[in-house]
Amino acid sequence: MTELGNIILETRDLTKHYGGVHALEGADFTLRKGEHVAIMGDNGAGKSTFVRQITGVEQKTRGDIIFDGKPVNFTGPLDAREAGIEAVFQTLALADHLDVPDNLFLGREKTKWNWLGPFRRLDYKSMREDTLEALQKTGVKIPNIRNTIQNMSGGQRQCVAIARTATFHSKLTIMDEPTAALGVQETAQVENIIRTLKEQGEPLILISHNMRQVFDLMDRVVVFRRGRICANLDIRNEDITGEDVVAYITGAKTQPEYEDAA
Ligand SMILES: Nc1ncnc2c1ncn2[C@@H]1O[C@H](COP(=O)(O)OP(=O)(O)OP(=O)(O)O)[C@@H](O)[C@H]1O
Repeated sequence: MTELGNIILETRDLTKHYGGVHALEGADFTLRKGEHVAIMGDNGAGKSTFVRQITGVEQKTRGDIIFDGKPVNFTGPLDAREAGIEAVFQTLALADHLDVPDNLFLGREKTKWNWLGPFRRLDYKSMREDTLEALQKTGVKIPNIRNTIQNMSGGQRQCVAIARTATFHSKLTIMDEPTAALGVQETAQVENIIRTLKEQGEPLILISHNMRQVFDLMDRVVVFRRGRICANLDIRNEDITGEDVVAYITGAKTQPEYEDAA
């Protein structure tokens, strides 16, 4: 039995309709503190819709979201970030016209006392140093961090967003296919960041199509099919294989408790 205090995120009957499209229907989901959970499912299964509701990118049609013990109704992604949810999305919330340090510290700028007056001023030097250190963790090479984000590749942008996640300790990190646009080396580095988050006890939701990655890194898989959750699998249990997960994704199998989803 899970203690309530142990739960960082819970959704009850979370539902999103776009007109007649039932993209997400009745999702009951629980994430414990420190737990790393993968969300898997075919294209169009409702995975991104689910995380868009949790991160305030969109407003739910129905249902409840309880984050860190309190019901929440985020009005936008910044609202969710302020509450402690850091998200890395396919379509990234980076500011194109700003350089890397400005993006990393957007909304959390470092300041220092101005010797010449009673005001604090932005501490660019310290932000640049922290940015270089954070990027080093992702392994991505960005020739000049003072360049604006708009001229960077998809992979470089992704790494900036991940570096932001690794820099600021959040209560919950959500990554939507974080390595889809990355090369082999950068993928390995991002996976190391995910391992570090695990060691630090920071909970994570990862949307991924990569079975190897999920089995290497995650504790549990929640499978979505046609907008509904159809399986909740403890993959630390050695009886569950990649073939089982595929069977739930394709609809060849459904867990008895989710039979309504079939
Ligand atoms: N803004 C929208 N308006 C109308 N329909 C939408 C909208 N966003 C998503 N959908 C539909 O909702 C369903 C779920 O989409 P969603 O993007 O959540 O799937 P997904 O599981 O994340 O897929 P993928 O793996 O391809 O990213 C799909 O049928 C999609 O076409």
